[in-house]
Amino acid sequence: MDHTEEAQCVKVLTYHRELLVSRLRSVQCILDNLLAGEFLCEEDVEIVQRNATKPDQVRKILELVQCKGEQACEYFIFIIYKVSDAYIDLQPWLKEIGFCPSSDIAVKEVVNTDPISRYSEKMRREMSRDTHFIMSYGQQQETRLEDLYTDTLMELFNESNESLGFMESLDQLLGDHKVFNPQGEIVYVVGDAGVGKSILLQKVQNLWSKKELETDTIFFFRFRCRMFSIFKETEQISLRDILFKYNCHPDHDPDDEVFDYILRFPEKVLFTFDGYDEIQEDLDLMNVLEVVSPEAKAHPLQLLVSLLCGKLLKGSQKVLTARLGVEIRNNVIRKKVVLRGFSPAHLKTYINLHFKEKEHRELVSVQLDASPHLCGLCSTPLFCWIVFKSFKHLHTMHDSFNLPDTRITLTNIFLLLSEVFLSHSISPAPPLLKKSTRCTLETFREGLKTLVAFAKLALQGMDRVSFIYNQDEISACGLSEEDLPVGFLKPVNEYNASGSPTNFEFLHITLQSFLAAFALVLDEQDAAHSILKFFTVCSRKRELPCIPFNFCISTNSKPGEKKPLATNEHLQFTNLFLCGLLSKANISLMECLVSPVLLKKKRALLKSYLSTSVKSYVKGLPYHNVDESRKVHVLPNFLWMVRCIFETGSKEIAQIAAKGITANFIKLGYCNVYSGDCTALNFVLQHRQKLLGVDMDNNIIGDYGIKQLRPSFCKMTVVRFCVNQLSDSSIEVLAEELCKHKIVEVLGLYSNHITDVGAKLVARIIEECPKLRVVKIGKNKITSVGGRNLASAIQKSSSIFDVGMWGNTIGDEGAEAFAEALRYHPSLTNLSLSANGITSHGGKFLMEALKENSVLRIFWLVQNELTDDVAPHLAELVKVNTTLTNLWLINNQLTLQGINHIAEALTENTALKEICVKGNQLSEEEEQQFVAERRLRFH
Ligand SMILES: Nc1ncnc2c1ncn2[C@@H]1O[C@H](COP(=O)(O)OP(=O)(O)OP(=O)(O)O)[C@@H](O)[C@H]1O
Repeated sequence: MDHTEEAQCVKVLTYHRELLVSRLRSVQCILDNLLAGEFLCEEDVEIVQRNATKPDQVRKILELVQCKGEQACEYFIFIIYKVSDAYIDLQPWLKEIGFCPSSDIAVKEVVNTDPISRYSEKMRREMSRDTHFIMSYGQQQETRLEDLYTDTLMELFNESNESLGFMESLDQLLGDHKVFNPQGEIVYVVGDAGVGKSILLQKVQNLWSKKELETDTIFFFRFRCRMFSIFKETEQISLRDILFKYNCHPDHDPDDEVFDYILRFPEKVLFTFDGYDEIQEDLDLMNVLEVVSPEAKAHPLQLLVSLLCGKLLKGSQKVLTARLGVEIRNNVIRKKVVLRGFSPAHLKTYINLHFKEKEHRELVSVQLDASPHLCGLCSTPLFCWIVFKSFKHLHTMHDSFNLPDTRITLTNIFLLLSEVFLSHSISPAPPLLKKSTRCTLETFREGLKTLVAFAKLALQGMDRVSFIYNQDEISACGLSEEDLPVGFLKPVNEYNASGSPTNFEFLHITLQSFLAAFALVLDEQDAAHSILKFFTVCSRKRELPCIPFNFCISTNSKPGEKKPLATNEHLQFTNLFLCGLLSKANISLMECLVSPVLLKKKRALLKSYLSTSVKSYVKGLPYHNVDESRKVHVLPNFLWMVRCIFETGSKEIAQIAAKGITANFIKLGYCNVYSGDCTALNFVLQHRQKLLGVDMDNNIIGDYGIKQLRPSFCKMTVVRFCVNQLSDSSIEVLAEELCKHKIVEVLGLYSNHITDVGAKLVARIIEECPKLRVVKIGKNKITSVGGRNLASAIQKSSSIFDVGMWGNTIGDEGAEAFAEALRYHPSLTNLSLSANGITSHGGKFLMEALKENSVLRIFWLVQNELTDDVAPHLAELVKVNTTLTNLWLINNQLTLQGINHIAEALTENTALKEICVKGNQLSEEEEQQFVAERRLRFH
């Protein structure tokens, strides 16, 4: 806009009057600023406000500013320019007129009094306040999020649950990075208990509150999913109430502009819904499935469903979290993120944040380094937090950083946490005795009354499937105000008029599971066998429905009856802790808390139940006889069983399980086995006499897990750990063990983090294990150096027949080494060197060497850089070779000329079944020339 022309802005306003009258909404902000800038007086404002409709008010304003002259008109446009959020509709218009404020106007202040901006600011303020600390009860224990938040492994998946790699930072959470379904609106974040889903949302909220999150959303509504289940079945509520009553209320918005804005620009709204697994399925009673009108009233759960499905506020962004195993339909998911906890590097960062003094950091690191099992447990941030809290407690009380000298189980970890909390509740030791020797038994004995009360409360919640407690429920269990700061409970984000919290929940649901198990052990009223009640619930097989998108499925529940949650993990945890508390290792502690006779009875009951159920469970597993071996693919429930066995510490039960598995091959793929579980698996596998093939592909066992499995490698004939986050240090353990026992036949290490160092160790395994037939080491970080080592080992092996090297970077040098290995190889029948950066130079060596080879049948050279230069050599090979049946040359750079060579040669070869040359440099017409040679495949 050219400001040299007189009265330019006045004219613009006249010319665009109609557009301004129809699009300008936030009149108050314009008036406030015109008044403050003294372009209008109070009386002018009153005149404007006397007009009943918005368009009339705008007309009046335009009239007034045009009367006041050019500067007033320019300032009017400047307000629209500065408060872009509020005048979003007019931003294209500003561009159209090419508005650029003059220097006189640009220095003038514009205050944003628009309700939309004010609401957004209010949300940011409240969110900043609520997310500043990681919540726990006592003020003194609150930790600033900033001081403790550590990144975790965030893995992205597509609709077929194939990994798309890891997210580099939280900035990639909302954007287009690795979106597998652009039509979906939900970023679905899943992970195990305590892996940090809620904290991740808290971090996202905190970043948004500081405008540091990569998003242009201006409203952010956060919900706990469990909140949607607490309404009565008959309750009806509007979308407006859900947003404004249960989240954040817009002040000074007489014309309802905020809601109006939300409806018009849903893409400016971000939602987080935490804990989808915590929804109770009381939904079948509703017959209206979705709400499509934003004005209609409906049950909150219906509103939630409608929001998630995009029926309401279509285009809004949503992050939904749930425990692993809760599936929702892919068509509503935009991207899927699985949280994997702390990597070893994250763990180091977390240690540094937790322990400020170098000396302490070192002491803790020593403890952790000495116990891969503990490190495995600590990869789950919740468990790590407890362990570190216990370290701190031990240090304050006893000047020591040593955890008890026993086998560390999850139960021990929660016992430690309880000890820390109970030590807050009991009278402090005299100052001189600060670094006292007050023992665990004493702490529990003195804190028993408090413990019993919290445990009772926890169990009640499990029974009622309700996790939020009001003051009455808390007092009914015998807890008073003074007991609350002990630490087991934290306030739910709701405060009454006096500013004190009204409702509470357990610090974490896993802690509640632990205390519920404690209640089962401590209870002297109910029949002893009631300790088994959650085992019964969990053993009842229940197919997980795809809630909430299956709302219409009717179930058999009676009206008003609470149903279980989407997962029963909290009950599985209670069972696990029960096994731990009743284990032999904890007898002396438990005997102080419950009558020895009753304890004995309960222990006997549990043991007998476990023995019987383990026996029938392993017998009932789905066995298949394939290729002379008996295979079994176990389900996640198997893992829970193994975890429980480990908690009991009972060798007898472990033996029953180990013996009961009649298969000689066990598949534990996609079971979410994490490193901590490997100790439990090892505990069972150790008791197995016979050899066993173990396939644990696609889990998250990591290096700590491999270390835990060390004693079991002497039994393993198949060792498959593909896609498991293993680095070279795992391969070190494998090389040591496998070379010692020499029984391994299959080694699967595809898609890990193995470098040339690890490749050298794998080479050693190939050389030293005479039964090794299959090695899969694709998609690692192996270069020509590692490639040469592997090739040289393969050359020496006479047992190996299948090698997968896909997706490394061995290049031509590696190819040359493999050529030598292949030349006279006696056994290798299947080799993949796909995606390894091999050019025709390396290709030539391979083709020449293969002329001497009489065993290789299938050869993969997909996605390399082979050009026509290799074609004559390839043609020669095809002419003389009589064993090769399949040659894969997909996605290389061969042209018509090169393929012609191969086609001609094929006429002289009868052994080759097919050469796949799809994705080379031929046009469709050129491909047509080869229809006669049907073995040359382009599709
Ligand atoms: N990224 C992190 N950095 C630091 N501490 C963390 C992190 N994630 C989790 N924690 C610790 O672990 C505790 C539990 O985490 P959180 O409640 O987020 O787990 P969750 O995955 O939501 O569990 P659940 O599924 O049981 O609700 C937190 O209170 C915090 O102490």
